[in-house]
Amino acid sequence: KCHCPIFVFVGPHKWVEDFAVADGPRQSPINIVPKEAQYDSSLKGLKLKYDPSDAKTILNNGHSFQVDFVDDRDSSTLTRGPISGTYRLRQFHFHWGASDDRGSEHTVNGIKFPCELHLVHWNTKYPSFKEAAGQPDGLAVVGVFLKAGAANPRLQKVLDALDAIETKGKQTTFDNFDAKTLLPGSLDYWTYDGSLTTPPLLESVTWIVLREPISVSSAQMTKFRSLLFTGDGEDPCCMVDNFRPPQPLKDRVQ
Ligand SMILES: NS(=O)(=O)c1ccc(C(=O)NCc2ccc(F)cc2F)cc1
Repeated sequence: KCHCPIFVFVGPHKWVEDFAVADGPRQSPINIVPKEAQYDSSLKGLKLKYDPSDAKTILNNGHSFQVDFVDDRDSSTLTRGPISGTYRLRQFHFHWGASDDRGSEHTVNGIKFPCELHLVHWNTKYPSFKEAAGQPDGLAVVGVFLKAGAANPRLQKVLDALDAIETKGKQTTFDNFDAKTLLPGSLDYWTYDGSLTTPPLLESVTWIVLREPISVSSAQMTKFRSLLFTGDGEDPCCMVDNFRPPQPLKDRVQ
């Protein structure tokens, strides 16, 4: 169905030529080594308060798909944990592989998961997401690993919407969705200072990666892989392997 030549997708190796920040001091993702992570008892638990009525649309943006939220008030927020102040939920999206052996951006002891969910929040001390995206404490992204196993009913509403956004630029309404239902039972997390994992790779993200994965079945992963990078009328190219590999830790600790 999709047979796109691999060079079509200008991969991460090319980005360093276009974005000098691509080899900056706080790039994401990274490989997480739990034994080397420092336990910080002063860190508080995460507080996530999401209002299902803030969900607005679901969009194929040509490198992933995202569910966008109304972010003009403090109704869907992330507070506590490693951050100070209030961060508003803007969107969530996923990264996945062409097969179940890869797909996640962060890895744990070098292990890749088939998929990774990112819930993107911005610091309300700045007037807008775009403004916050340029600040070192501007964004906070909660990462959740998806592990191959039983089908996850919580994903079904998202997956059922994908038929309507198969090609790049397509979007459709997506309302009344509680993003909290995508979180695992435990909110234990690793945290580190990092960046956006796609251009413009801005170094403005406090990463909060949950230790407990949620499940996804191979059949559900096949649904993710039915999306296209390409737009209507273009030679179809399956949206797969849209993950950046781990980047050098440089002088960061977790
Ligand atoms: N995978 S990830 O969670 O790290 C990630 C999250 C958000 C974005 C994003 O919003 N990009 C578009 C964008 C839009 C406006 C802006 F100012 C900056 C900007 F990167 C990119 C990557």
